[in-house]
Amino acid sequence: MNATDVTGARTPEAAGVITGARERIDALDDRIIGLIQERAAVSAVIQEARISSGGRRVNLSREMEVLGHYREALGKPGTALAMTLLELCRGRI
Ligand SMILES: O=C(O)C(=O)C[C@]1(C(=O)O)C=C[C@@H](O)C=C1
Repeated sequence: MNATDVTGARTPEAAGVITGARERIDALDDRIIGLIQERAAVSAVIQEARISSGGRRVNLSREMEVLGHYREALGKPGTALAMTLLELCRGRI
């Protein structure tokens, strides 16, 4: 299989552009995953502090703020993204 086949491009020039851009996307995805892991660790600190003080793991009013933040920045799909992030950070409710 040549570069044109794996990228879906029809010319070597387009295949070169796509291959380079995919490397940048892979690097960005690694950074995004790292940031999500960092967010989950910070979120765990908050949840542990609240639970050990006698509170509940989940704080729905704060979750509404987080959902609104993502929706304002990214539109409706931002809400879905934020819901997934919250699930990654505090588990399923
Ligand atoms: O901000 C909080 O109070 C958190 O516990 C963090 C967080 C979050 O990951 O954003 C997680 C669980 C809560 O339900 C709300 C928000």
